[in-house]
Amino acid sequence: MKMANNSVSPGENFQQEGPTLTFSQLNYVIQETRCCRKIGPEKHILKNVSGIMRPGVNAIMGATGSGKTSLLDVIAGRKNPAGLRQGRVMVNGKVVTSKLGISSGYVVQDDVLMGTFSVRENLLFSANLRLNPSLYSNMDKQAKVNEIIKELGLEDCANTKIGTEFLRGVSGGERKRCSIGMELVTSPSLLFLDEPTTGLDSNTANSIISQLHNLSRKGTTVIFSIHQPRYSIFKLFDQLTLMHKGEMVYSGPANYALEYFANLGYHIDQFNNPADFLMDITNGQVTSSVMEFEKQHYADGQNTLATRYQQSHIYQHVLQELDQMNQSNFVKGQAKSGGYATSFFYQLHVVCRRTILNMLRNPQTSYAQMSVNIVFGILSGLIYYQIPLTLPEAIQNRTGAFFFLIMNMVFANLSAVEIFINERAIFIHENSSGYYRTSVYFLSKIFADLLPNRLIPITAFSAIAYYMMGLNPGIKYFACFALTMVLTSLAAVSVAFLVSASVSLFAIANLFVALPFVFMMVFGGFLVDLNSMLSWLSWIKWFSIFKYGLDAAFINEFEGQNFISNGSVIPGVVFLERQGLDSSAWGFWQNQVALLGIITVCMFLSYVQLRRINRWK
Ligand SMILES: Nc1ncnc2c1ncn2[C@@H]1O[C@H](COP(=O)(O)OP(=O)(O)OP(=O)(O)O)[C@@H](O)[C@H]1O
Repeated sequence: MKMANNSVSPGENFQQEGPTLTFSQLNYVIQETRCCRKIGPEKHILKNVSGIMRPGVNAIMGATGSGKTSLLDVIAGRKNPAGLRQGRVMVNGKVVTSKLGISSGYVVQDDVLMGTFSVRENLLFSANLRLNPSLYSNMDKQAKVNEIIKELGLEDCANTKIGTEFLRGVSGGERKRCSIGMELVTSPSLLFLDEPTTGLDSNTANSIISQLHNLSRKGTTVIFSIHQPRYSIFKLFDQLTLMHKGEMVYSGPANYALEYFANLGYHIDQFNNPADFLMDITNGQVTSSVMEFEKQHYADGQNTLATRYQQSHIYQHVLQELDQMNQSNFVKGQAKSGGYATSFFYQLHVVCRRTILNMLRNPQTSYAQMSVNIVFGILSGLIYYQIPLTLPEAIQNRTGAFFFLIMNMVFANLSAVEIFINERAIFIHENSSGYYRTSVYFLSKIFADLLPNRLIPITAFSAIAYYMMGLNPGIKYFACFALTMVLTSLAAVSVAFLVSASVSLFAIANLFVALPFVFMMVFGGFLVDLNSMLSWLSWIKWFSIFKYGLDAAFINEFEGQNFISNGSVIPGVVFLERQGLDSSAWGFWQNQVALLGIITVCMFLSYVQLRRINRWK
């Protein structure tokens, strides 16, 4: 048998060769888990897989569910290492840890880009966060981005927005090229791509793979999984790995694959596409007399193609090479692993800037927030317009008004529950690719999204409602009232944040956030007299945002104000005493401290939950 030539197509010259990635005896299992407990048997999705990804274009092909994405993810360090029962991945003879993901490039299948940003802005975002500022000046970063734009043929759409659900942006192929560019910013010597042509028409797919081919000639080893490519794409592959049911059925030069299978009795029709033909072989849609004969000798269910490959010269040659590398070339230590290229404050600056720009360019939510607060402020003001000081309506109307206001502050923040759910994919990708720390993302949401989106509308709401209702005059009282509204609102937001960081499904998150709000309302001390009813549950009031908000609003309003009943004057503190409320300064401020406590605890837990989000594929 003619031995395979392991180099790339003849005549193809590399300006620079990329690294060689080797992997030996990879065994990867998954097991279904329910409520943190493993249930059911382990499923082997990679079975004793060994191979070499050489400089050039390395394609991993196979039917759906064959394990091609799993193989790509394991060698790229993106799959949960807990499932790796055995095996080792090395780059140029150095053992690789799961952190390889940070020092190489990984392009995910579903492009995760900021839709309100142009192609150039997205690339610059990546450059700003992933290039060390002490090594690259702003000019250098701009030059790098321009170079990538030119290299990927993105000149015509460089200043076009990527696009959102409301904004038509660049085409699918341009999005994919931009996603590739985001990774090229760091000049990775290894580039992994998960099905880069899925969802693209054949011409666009062709141009993407051609560009990857060009990159591979300039020192980047390109490795990707791919579904049935057309012939012009197949021709660009240097190395081909064919997977079937978690095992390799071929791994070697792409231009030798047809000859290898011809030796097994599979002959391609004259006008058939080799990629289609190879997939038909693995799917069992093409038969070979040699293999039919062999099948009868193997145990039932045994993957005959995989067994045959393991016995082949080409595989023995790979094993020999792996052995040699392990013995002679093995360098103790690890391939370059991650860390962040930029400091915490620099990241915070860049990410906050993007969050603010994104908010300004996609202002629907901010406008809605502002309008709802103004309308509610006017509505509350009209319903409780200039509440008199005469009893009993003075107390009845104030009590109703405060309950209405606090309820609005709490329930108007249900929308905050979507904050980490909407951006979960982009956060996971950017965080695991080393763009920024989790704390940076979290703080950017607080400083650049939450505070402006809540503080300004709530202050407007408070001013409108307060003066229309004719509440306790004096700027100090208004300031304390506005502070109470802001803290009540932020406490509700922090509960929503906690749910948002813990649950990935919007429908479930909505339920989980509405439930505690309803409980807090019932046990806030306004709807139920907790001394006579449900006394065994009365401890819940200590966790109620309603209780603290209402108590603070009452104290602020009744303290220092006199009311009139049948011609006599009754100080507001009398009413406060009857309600069991402490009218002293501490009586008021203890509620603010409690609200701040709820905010701090929920925000801290949200951050912990964000850190705990599963980043593995
Ligand atoms: N995290 C996981 N949890 C459960 N099953 C998994 C997981 N990862 C992979 N699998 C299973 O392993 C098998 C191989 O999956 P993989 O995604 O690698 O296949 P694939 O060849 O890339 O298929 P496709 O082309 O459809 O993406 C499938 O049966 C898949 O359901």
